[in-house]
Amino acid sequence: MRWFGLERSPNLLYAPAKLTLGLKVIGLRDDGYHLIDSEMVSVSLFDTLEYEPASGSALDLSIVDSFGSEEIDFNICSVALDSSNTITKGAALFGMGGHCIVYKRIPPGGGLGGGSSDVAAMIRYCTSKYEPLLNASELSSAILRIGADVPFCVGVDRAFISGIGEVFAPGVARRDKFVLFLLPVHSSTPQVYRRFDEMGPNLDSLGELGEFENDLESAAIAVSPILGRYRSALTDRFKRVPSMAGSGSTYFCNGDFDDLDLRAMGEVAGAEWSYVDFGDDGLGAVLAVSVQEVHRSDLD
Ligand SMILES: C[C@@](CO)(OP(=O)(O)O)[C@H](O)COP(=O)(O)OP(=O)(O)OC[C@H]1O[C@@H](n2ccc(N)nc2=O)[C@H](O)[C@@H]1O
Ligand SMILES: Nc1ncnc2c1ncn2[C@@H]1O[C@H](COP(=O)(O)OP(=O)(O)O)[C@@H](O)[C@H]1O
Repeated sequence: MRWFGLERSPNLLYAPAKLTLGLKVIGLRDDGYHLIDSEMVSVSLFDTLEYEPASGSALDLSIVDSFGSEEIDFNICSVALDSSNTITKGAALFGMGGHCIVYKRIPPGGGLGGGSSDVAAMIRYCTSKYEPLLNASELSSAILRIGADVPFCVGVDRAFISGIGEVFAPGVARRDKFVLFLLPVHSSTPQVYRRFDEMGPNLDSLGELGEFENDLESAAIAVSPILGRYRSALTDRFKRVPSMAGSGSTYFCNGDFDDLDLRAMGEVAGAEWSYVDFGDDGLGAVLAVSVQEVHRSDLD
């Protein structure tokens, strides 16, 4: 059966990308984590996990670059396959190991929560089959320690997020569409938050959380100035100012390919894609991907 442009299989676990629609930093905890106000939604660009469980053993992980883009290298091989991988940490909460192949399409360091969504898919699977090794409150804390946005990714429903990522209020589920611009740039979340602190508060951004406003964007551009060049090139090309996803590097616009006058060149994992070449601007190509909102009920 075709489902979000994928062949749906009962043997695969589905990990949708997380899109941060807006983010305000409203405080700093003693341990260095930032308190945020944010709206997040899951979208139809999927990593898929093929998991053969075995209890009490190590998890043997492998990762396959499944976007299959020959033009753009998202450095998927850089993802560690040892106990630092989020998926391994998630399976360990249930005493599980075995074999897992990750078909990766969510670029690491793209601000789309790929590592968090991968472990969330494993946690949803293990919760449905096995007993956790911890009690409920210890389990929630352990999940949050794997990544601040893992609780959102486990839930897969549009939500307003606060705390460091663990407090959420449901948003109104819609079927919004977005075009993601996947850039060949790895943006490091801890570095971006650190730079945010060094830059001091942005007085323009005081007040309510604005849709598509992201306090981390200036810091992400300060860490990786090439992001600012892509932002200008995207704005010139599409006559719209794109928004940054989370701590970057992905930029996105609300709407679909028709709105941006883009022609689909292929389809992958729930999304149509197209190249946008910025060679004339002295930049590489980016991969534009057309996605729609995904809800928890879509995964059942
Ligand atoms: C920025 C956001 C939101 O859009 O997502 P990404 O862009 O990474 O996808 C999240 O806040 C990221 O969540 P996540 O990527 O899970 O972060 P973690 O792995 O827990 O933390 C990595 C590092 O980022 C910093 N960090 C993270 C979350 C937070 N609320 N405050 C922080 O200061 C900490 O320095 C931490 O050591
Ligand atoms: N399963 C995983 N998939 C991707 N990255 C992972 C995974 N486990 C650990 N990581 C680490 O997390 C980093 C951030 O990747 P990711 O979560 O996809 O992006 P972001 O934090 O920008 O949303 C990667 O560079 C990688 O080192």
